[in-house]
Formats: sequence, C-alpha cells, structure tokens
Amino acid sequence: TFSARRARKRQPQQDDDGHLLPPSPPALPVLGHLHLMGSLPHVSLHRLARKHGSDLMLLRLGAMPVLVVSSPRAAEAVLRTHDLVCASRPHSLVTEIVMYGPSDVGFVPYGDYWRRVRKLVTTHLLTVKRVQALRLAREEEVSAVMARISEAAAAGAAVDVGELLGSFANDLACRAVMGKSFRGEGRNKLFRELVSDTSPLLAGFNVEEFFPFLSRFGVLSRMVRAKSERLRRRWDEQLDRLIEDHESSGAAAAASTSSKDDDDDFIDVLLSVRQEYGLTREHMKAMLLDVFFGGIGTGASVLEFTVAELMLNHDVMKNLQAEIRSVVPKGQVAVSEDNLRGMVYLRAVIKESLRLHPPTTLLTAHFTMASFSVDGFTVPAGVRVLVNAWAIATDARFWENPEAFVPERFLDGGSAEGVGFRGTDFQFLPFGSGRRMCPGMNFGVASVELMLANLVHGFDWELPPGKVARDIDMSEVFGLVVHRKEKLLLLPRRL
Ligand code: HEM
Repeated sequence: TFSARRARKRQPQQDDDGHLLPPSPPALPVLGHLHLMGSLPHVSLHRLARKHGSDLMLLRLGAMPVLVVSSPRAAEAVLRTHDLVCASRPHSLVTEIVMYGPSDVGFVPYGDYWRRVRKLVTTHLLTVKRVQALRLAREEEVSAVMARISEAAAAGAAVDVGELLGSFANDLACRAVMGKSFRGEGRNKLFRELVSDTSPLLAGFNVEEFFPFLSRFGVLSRMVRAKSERLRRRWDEQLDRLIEDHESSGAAAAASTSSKDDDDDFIDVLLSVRQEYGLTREHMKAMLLDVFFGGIGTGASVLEFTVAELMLNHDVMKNLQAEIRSVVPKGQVAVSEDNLRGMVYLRAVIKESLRLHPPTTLLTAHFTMASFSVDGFTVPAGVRVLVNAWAIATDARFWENPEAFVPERFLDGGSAEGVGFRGTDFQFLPFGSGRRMCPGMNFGVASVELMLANLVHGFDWELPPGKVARDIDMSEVFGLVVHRKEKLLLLPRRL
C-alpha cells in the first residue's frame, strides 16, 4: 500500500546482509519500543500500526524483537504461507518452571515433542466425540448455575455475572480433567485459586522476558523464579494427588483395557496412553495445566462480555430470546444440547462477541525458527510474532460498521455471511489458525453456547435500580486472557 511504502521510506532498516526489514517506528535506546506499550498492548499496538500505516512492524521491546501483524493478509502470511517457520513459541522462565519444561502443548517450542503431544490432544483428549461425551457434564454444570440464579431471583438479589460464569467454566474444566467423583472436596475452588494466582505470571509481558540478560543474573529474575517455583509446588501437590488417586482407583487399568472410553476423564485418558506416547508424570501434569489455562478464562470471558453486550443491545437480546424460546418446548425448564441445533442467531451472537472481544487479543506469541520474506521484507529468525487478532477483527478496512455489535452481519445476506472462526477467514481469528490453532475450540464453543442459551432462556435480565445501559463499563484488563475490568451485576427475573 501507499502508506506502507511511505513508512518503508521513512525507516529503511536492513539486516547485516542488506535485506530490507519490516518498518519500525523510532525507538529509544535500551527500551526500544517498550515505552509505547500501555496497559492494553493490543490497543497500543493497533494505534502504532495505524499511525505508521504499517500492517507488518518490527518492534524492539527491550532486547526482544517483535513482529506485529495487523491485517488479514499479513496474518495469512505468518499463519498459513509461513506457518511452519512461525510455529514455535518463545522461551520464558515462567513457563519453563510452571509448565514443567515447558512440556505442555501451548507453550512448548515447535519440535518432535510438540508434534507428539499435539497429536495426542487432537486424537484423544479434545476430539469431537469426547466433547460430545461431556454433554451430560455440561448440562449438569449449567443446571447448577441456573439453580444459583433462581435463588437470587427468588430473593430479588443481583448476581455477579463474572463470578458465576467463572465458577461455571472452572467447574466444567475440573469435571473434564478429574471426573465427577472429586466434587465436593473443595478441590474445584482450590484449582480456581491456583489458576487465578498463576495467570498473571503466564500472561507474558514480564519485564525479565524483554531483558534476557537480567533473567540470567538479576534480582528481578530471582523473584520471578521464586514465585514460579512456589506456584509449581502448589500445582504439584494437587495434580500429583489427583493422578495418584486415579492410578490407585484402578481407572487406569480399566481404561487401558477398554481402550480409551469416550466418557473417561482427561486423567484417565492420559494414563491410558502414557506408554504409547512416552509420557512422564511431568508431561501429564503440564498437559492438564493447558486445560486449566486454555479452557477456564477464555470461556468465562466470552460469556461475560456477551452478556454485557446483550444488556447494551436490547434488540439483540430480544431477538436471541425469541429464537431460543421458539425452539424450546413450553414447559421445558432447561435448554438441552439437542435444542441448540439450528439456532443460527445464537451462533451469530457468539461470533459477534468473539469478534469484538476475542479473549486472547494477540493470540499466543509465535516465534520464528528461520528467516522468511513477506511483501519484500525479510523477517529474521528468533523474532516473536504477535498477531493482533483484536485489531484485525475491528478494522473498518475489513468490516462494515466495525464498532457496533451486529450479529446479523453473520447471517444470510449479511456483510460477513459465511465468515467463520475455523481459521480460514483471516479477518476473524479468535482461535488462531494453522498448526498452533486452538485445539479446544469445540470444547469451548459447546460450553459457551449451552450456558448462554440457558441464561437468556430462563430469565429476563435487568440492571440494578438506578443504573442504565450506558453505565455498563466495557473496559478491559489485559492478561493471558483479556477480561472485564468492572463487575457486571445484574438482576435476574424468572419468567
Ligand atoms: C472460547 C474459548 C477459547 C478461545 C477463544 C481460545 C483461543 C485460543 C487461541 C487464540 C490460541 C492460540 C492460537 C495461536 O497461537 O495461534 C489457543 C491455543 C490453545 N488453546 Fe484455546 N481457546 C479457547 C478454549 C480452549 C479450551 C477449552 C482448551 C482446552 C480444553 C484450549 C486449549 C488450547 C491449547 C492447548 C492451545 C495451544 C495450542 C498449541 O500451541 O499447539 N483452548 N486458544
């Protein structure tokens, strides 16, 4: 584009071999572009890209080179055309300690081990069949939430929507991981606390990551290390106990003979394939951590933002309630998964929410294993790649009326008809695309759909007295998952 050419002219940067590097705005010594990162990096990076008219920027955050990707075309270049070269993950001290190496799926660099465990996850753990088999678990966990809301409705009390949906996502993940039998021992709450204590460290954007030399010697890194080790000990205590309980309950033996039943919990599954995949105890613990970190915050964030948008967009709420109430037979208390089939408006609402509020605004950082060229620029090896999925999905160049919450855009005849989140439409990447794309998409979407349908089917929702829709603050807090800053307190009214 013209503006990209102008930016290139302004800041022609070359590597040692004379290759043209992607444009880079002026940087400070030592800090590089770090001072330009605000509390919401996806917003700061978007502004920077617009200001410099550049959908591919090579920044320097401290000592760390970062490629920022801000258009569907550039995203396709790194996630499809050069997917293999960009399929690694950067090293971090925190994941090395907390994620056992790392030896999970999400944070481990590209290589044989990642290929093996990724295959395990997609062929045994997060398969369509297993997601279907968790249907009863989802329906029961949804009913538990509905019972809590009913109590509040009967008492005329407001509910804290984020707290409620956070505990739903947590309980569902616990149920998938450890099965039903461990409920009621307070373990779910313990895991929730552990996830919330660990998430800030895993979020990236830790200072010691920008200055690796500090991480080797500095006080800062000793603090991060000590904190990470304390957390890992807490995780160890819980996960070791769970795995040992499963081993001694004989479930493992049963599972290996019945060859991975679909209703086994995730620990049973991992125990049953541990030999085939050469898994150590640490590998298994790391993979379970991925379920906690991949599955809880994301689902809770999508649900809470969606409810907030529905409160802001009364017509959309009415349309959604009308669709659901017309499908679910009168007298049926809960929406079942069978009822969800054919609910096109519900799907469009969730898509629209994922467009405006993708929980991982910058995907998870990728890392280049070799240099490659794109649009006449050379991207070096050893660069972090941040795909600004949020910026791309809210950019007026690619979306009509991008700021507005309009699910109709995804329906037949709408401006985004046919656009989906399965990683082939590069203007819409809430789950990423390519080799590192989210393997938990079906799991996540199934729980969001069922919970949302029940929330709006069973109740009408109102703001507490004295509040109006424009009082709903949509501010975000950045982290491993972006979440709402303000609590969303709403009054449920039983129909
Ligand atoms: C609405 C819910 C969810 C959203 C929006 C979401 C989004 C994402 C995104 C954007 C990525 C990074 C893709 C990339 O790096 O290019 C990712 C990776 C991942 N997600 Fe999800 N996710 C969700 C639910 C889940 C669930 C429920 C699980 C597991 C139970 C899960 C497990 C993972 C794992 C293991 C990875 C790492 C994959 C890899 O590096 O190979 N996610 N997710």
